[in-house]
Amino acid sequence: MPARLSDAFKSHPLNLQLKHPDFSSLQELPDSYAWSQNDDQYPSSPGSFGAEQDSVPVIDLSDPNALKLTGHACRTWGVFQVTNHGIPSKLLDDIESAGRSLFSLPVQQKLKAARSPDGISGYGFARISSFFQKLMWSEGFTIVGSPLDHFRQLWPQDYNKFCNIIEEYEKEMKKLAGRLMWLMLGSLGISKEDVKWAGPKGDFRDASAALQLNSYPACPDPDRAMGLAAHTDSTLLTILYQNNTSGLQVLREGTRWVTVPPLPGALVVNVGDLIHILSNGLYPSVLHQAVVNRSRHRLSIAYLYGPPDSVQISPLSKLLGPSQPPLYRPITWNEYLGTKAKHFNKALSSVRLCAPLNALVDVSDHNSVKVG
Ligand SMILES: C=C1C[C@]23C[C@@]1(O)CC[C@H]2[C@@]12CCC[C@@](C)(C(=O)O1)[C@H]2[C@@H]3C(=O)O
Ligand SMILES: O=C(O)CCC(=O)C(=O)O
Ligand SMILES: [Fe+2]
Repeated sequence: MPARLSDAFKSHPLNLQLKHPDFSSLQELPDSYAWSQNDDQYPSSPGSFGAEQDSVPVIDLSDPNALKLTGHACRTWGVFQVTNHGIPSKLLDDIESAGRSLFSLPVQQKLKAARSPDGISGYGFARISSFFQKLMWSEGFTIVGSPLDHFRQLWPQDYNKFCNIIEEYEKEMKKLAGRLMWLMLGSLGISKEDVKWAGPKGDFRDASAALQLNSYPACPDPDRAMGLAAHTDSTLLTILYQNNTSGLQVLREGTRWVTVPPLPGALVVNVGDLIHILSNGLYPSVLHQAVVNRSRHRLSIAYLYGPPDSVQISPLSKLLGPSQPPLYRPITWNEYLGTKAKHFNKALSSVRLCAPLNALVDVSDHNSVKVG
């Protein structure tokens, strides 16, 4: 039996003995939340140089050129937004209000659904908090498998309504994620025969996923706070819905942060570390962070999509040749999450087999140079 996603942190417990704050009661930024340059190794604010033409690609999924555009966005940005994706706007409204309802519960109520130190699901600080001296101005709720037990604790009367929303959202996201996988892989010349674990219908039936609800309350001193520190996602791809408040930034060319503006009805797609491995580095995973805001509460919902539990991800053989050796060793999603829990932003380099042949490749590979 392969280890299940829900067991990913059994051997990497997170023992954060931290008090969960009531953000709305804080009129000033406590020192434990005040970040300085030294707490984070990346550039501090969005750069304006070249900003006019430098915006994250937006791809209309009904465009006949969607395949080519997706490939280009994955090679050059590692992130893009999609429109005409087929997710009903009512469902996006429903998931947003479910998130709002969850995070506006009293702290004591939310703590009834706290994530256990070695667990994956539940309420708590971002897992990556343990790598930083300072706390992040955010709270999160992770769902892997059924949220029923936790939701019963949170909403003893209404849990069914919220479970149904999550179930519907996950069903629709799974379909969209499968479509996006074929756009990404198709533009590399990969077809259904090349990816056996996509299943007999090529619909990635056995894929695993986690749903992460993120809340970033309005912050009294946003310039010194950090919503979610810079990281890459340990996924194949992530589909992110953000409410109408900006905050997501991606690192561009290793030098400056570019904001991903919320576009009504659009969804953000991030290239994750496992597509980075699968594509043998052709599609680099994108380093991103979330900043906070003085007056507005920001919410985001991330659908973190990965392979079936038993599948070892390794560079696709069609992309390899005498001058393209495999750059990463095979690894399951579960194992990779364990590696991330240990090495954080050096996880990708820790599964790397050999240094790139061409030094120029190295320069653009942020995970081996800037991060790892
Ligand atoms: C499957 C997962 C990826 C994730 C850790 C998790 O177990 C569920 C939450 C995910 C998340 C969301 C916020 C940022 C992040 C780095 C974190 O701390 O938890 C990601 C993790 C990841 O992609 O590595
Ligand atoms: O809130 C955001 O915009 C980013 C969230 C994120 O990066 C994540 O959940 O992995
Ligand atoms: Fe992320």
